[in-house]
Amino acid sequence: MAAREEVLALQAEVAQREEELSSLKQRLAAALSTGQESARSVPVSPLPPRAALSREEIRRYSRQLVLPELGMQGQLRLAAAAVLVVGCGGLGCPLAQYLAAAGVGRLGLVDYDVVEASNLARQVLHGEALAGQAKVFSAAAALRRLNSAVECVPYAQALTPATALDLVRRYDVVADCSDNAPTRYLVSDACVLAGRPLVSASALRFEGQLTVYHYGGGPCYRCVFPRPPPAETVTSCADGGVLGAVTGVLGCLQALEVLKTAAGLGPSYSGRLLLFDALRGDFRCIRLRRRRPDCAACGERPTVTDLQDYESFCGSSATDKCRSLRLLSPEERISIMDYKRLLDSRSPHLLLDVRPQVEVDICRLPHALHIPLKSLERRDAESLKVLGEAIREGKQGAQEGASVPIYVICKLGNDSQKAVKILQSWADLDSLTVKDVVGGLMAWAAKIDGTFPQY
Ligand SMILES: Nc1ncnc2c1ncn2[C@@H]1O[C@H](COP(=O)(O)OP(=O)(O)OP(=O)(O)O)[C@@H](O)[C@H]1O
Ligand SMILES: [Zn+2]
Repeated sequence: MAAREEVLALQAEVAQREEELSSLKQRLAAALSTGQESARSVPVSPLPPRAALSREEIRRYSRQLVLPELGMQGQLRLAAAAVLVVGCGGLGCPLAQYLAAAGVGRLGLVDYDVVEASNLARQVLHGEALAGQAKVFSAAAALRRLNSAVECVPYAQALTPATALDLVRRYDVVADCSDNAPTRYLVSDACVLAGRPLVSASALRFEGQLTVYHYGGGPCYRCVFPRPPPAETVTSCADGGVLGAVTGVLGCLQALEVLKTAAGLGPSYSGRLLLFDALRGDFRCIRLRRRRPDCAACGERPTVTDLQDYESFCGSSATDKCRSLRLLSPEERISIMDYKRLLDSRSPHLLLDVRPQVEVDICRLPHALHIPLKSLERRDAESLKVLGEAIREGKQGAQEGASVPIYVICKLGNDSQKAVKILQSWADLDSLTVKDVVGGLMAWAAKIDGTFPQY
């Protein structure tokens, strides 16, 4: 009998090699797929109804089978159900994990993105070794490890108006786990056109929301939000931050709604919006407006009879990770390379960092003056004084008392554009050159200084 230590060491090695093998298989699958796999190339066949469970299935699902509300009939419905998960990020990972564990027959996974280090704190199906891999392959491999009987269909592509309807029609229930307005309208319209219920959630910072659209005569996304919000008012997780456990809570609640819908129990949140505040530990529920008779998608005389150009409709991109705003003309902006050249040539200027203090605590350029965008927005007196002094000092350093230009920087180049707009609107600064640094400090980290932290 080998020593216990030897057994443990061998078990650890087996686990590690299995992990490596699985990673290799995913890289192979990713290479074969070319990332452009067409939705049309995937088999369409619906899952056949299930008449009975096997002995193994009865044992595996025994704890939920004995729930009278679910029972054998509910479990058979789950086994014959196909669910489309749009987005394998913070919400999609926990959602898909619980659907696979509960025995949903087929899971379609759509995502165009690859795993990055900054995903790992909340996108719990992906592991360290999988950075750079397509999220759908990483997720599918993890789900197959969890439950090999569940059929996982990965689509390593963006859901677009060209592919959405065809894809949505192949599934019984759709879960929106995406993170942008164009995709939310696209998924909702496709669900209305295909007649599918949509379980939708979102999470940001310490807060989350959840509802079920287009179920049993309830409203669709457009009934509640007929018009998209202005692009500059939308905050992403990359900008605003999010705690992984918050997306975990919302993803699990989404899984519950999908499971109840697919098993025939019916969802709880059709026509109701659940609001979760993790900092206060509060769950609240508000009633949503009823279906609008004049809704462009699900109303009496719908104008959305085909999927449209949702990026133009929302004025923002569905796939651009940085969600770059275009508030300024090219003349009002400077590239990171040009800024570096200017810095190297010691050209007098003022670099204004407008990120919140919490981000400055993570990293900063030592020569930058820090005034958060929020202080500029409310014309905070102390900040104005500091800025005025910096401008005066710069003037003294510049030739013949000329004003030095101000370059405004933030993390990604969105807040800096808003700050330039504010500074331009101040009459006492209108003789100054004020530009934003395109791409912000993340462009600095990517193109100028590889040791600068990316966050
Ligand atoms: N139109 C779309 N088609 C396919 N996948 C999409 C689409 N829009 C968004 N997604 C995916 O939805 C997921 C949203 O999850 P989440 O916001 O947690 O991830 P993320 O965008 O990687 O995070 P971060 O904003 O921190 O970089 C992402 O993986 C994103 O690629
Ligand atoms: Zn509607």
